[in-house]
Amino acid sequence: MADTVLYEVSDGLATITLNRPEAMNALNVAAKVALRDAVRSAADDTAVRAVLLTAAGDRAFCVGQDLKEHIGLLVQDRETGSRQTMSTVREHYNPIVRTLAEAAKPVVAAVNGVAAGAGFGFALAADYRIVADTAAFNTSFAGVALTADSGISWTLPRVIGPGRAADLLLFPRSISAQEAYELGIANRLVPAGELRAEAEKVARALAEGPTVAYAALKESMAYGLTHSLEETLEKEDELQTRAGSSEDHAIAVQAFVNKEKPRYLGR
Ligand SMILES: CC(C)(COP(=O)(O)OP(=O)(O)OC[C@H]1O[C@@H](n2cnc3c(N)ncnc32)[C@H](O)[C@@H]1OP(=O)(O)O)[C@@H](O)C(=O)NCCC(=O)NCCSC(=O)/C=C1/CC=CC=CO1
Repeated sequence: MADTVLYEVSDGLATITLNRPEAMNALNVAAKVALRDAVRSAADDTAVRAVLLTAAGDRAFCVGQDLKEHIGLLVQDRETGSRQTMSTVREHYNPIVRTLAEAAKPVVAAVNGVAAGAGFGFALAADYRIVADTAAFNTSFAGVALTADSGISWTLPRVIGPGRAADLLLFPRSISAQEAYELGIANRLVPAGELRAEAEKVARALAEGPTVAYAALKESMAYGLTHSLEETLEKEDELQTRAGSSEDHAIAVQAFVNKEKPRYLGR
C-alpha cells in the first residue's frame, strides 16, 4: 500500500504531500497519523527552515475526514456505546493544526484542488496559500451536521472577517479559487500547471530567508490578533530583541552596507 503522506527534506525545505489522490486525499486514520508525524518532524528539525504542504493529484488538496471510513467507525461506536471516533479531533486534528500554526518557520500551502472541511482548515493553518486557479474551498462541516474543527472557527473569521466566515460556515458551498483570492484566502493564484514550480520557488525563498525573523513575525501576528496594542508593543519589543540578536540580522545589515545579497544561516 502506498504511503498516505510523503515527507521529503531538501536544502532546508520540508515538503509534505498528502498522498491519497484516488480518495481526494481524504483523511483516514492512517493519513491523519502520518500527517501528524510529518508536521511534527518538520517543526522539530532545526535543519528545516520552511515547510511546503501540498497534495498529490490535480483534483483535490484534501476533502477532510474520510467519510467512507468514518461511517464504519461511527456505527462501531453506536454498537459499543463508545464515543471513540470523535477523539480524532484531540488526537489528530488539533496537534496537526497547532504544529503548523506554531512552527517556528514559515509554512506554505500549495492548494492543488478542492480543500474541504479539515482540508480547508489545514490550508488556513499555513502562513501563506498559493492556489491553483482550478482549486476550490468548502467549509463542509455543517453539511455533515458537524461544527467547525481544525481551527477553522479561529482562522477563517480572522482571514475573511466574521460575517463572511459565518456565511461560509452556515451555508457551505464550494467557492472558486478566484473568489478565494478576492476574499484573501488565497495569497497567490496561479495557473494549475504552474502551481508546484511557483510554490516551490516561494517556499525555497523562505527556506533561505532569515528564519529567526520569520518565526518572530508569525508569533507577533498571532499575538497581536488576541492582545491589546499596549501588550503587542511589549511583545514586539521582546521579539525584535530576539530577531536583532540573530546572526542573520548582522548578516543582512552588513550585506546592505556592502550592496551584496545576504546569505542567511537561519540563526
Ligand atoms: C465539495 C466536494 C469536496 C467536492 O465535490 P466534487 O468535486 O463535485 O466531487 P464529488 O463528486 O463530490 O466527490 C468525488 C469522489 O470523492 C468522494 N469524496 C469526497 N469527499 C469525501 C470525503 N470527505 N470522504 C470520502 N470520500 C469523499 C466522493 O464520495 C466521490 O466518490 P465516488 O466517486 O466514489 O462517488 C464534495 O465531494 C464534498 O462535499 N465532500 C464532502 C466534504 C466533507 O464533508 N468533508 C468532511 C468534513 S468533516 C471534517 O473534515 C473533519 C472531521 C473531524 C472530526 C470528526 C468527524 C468528521 O469530520
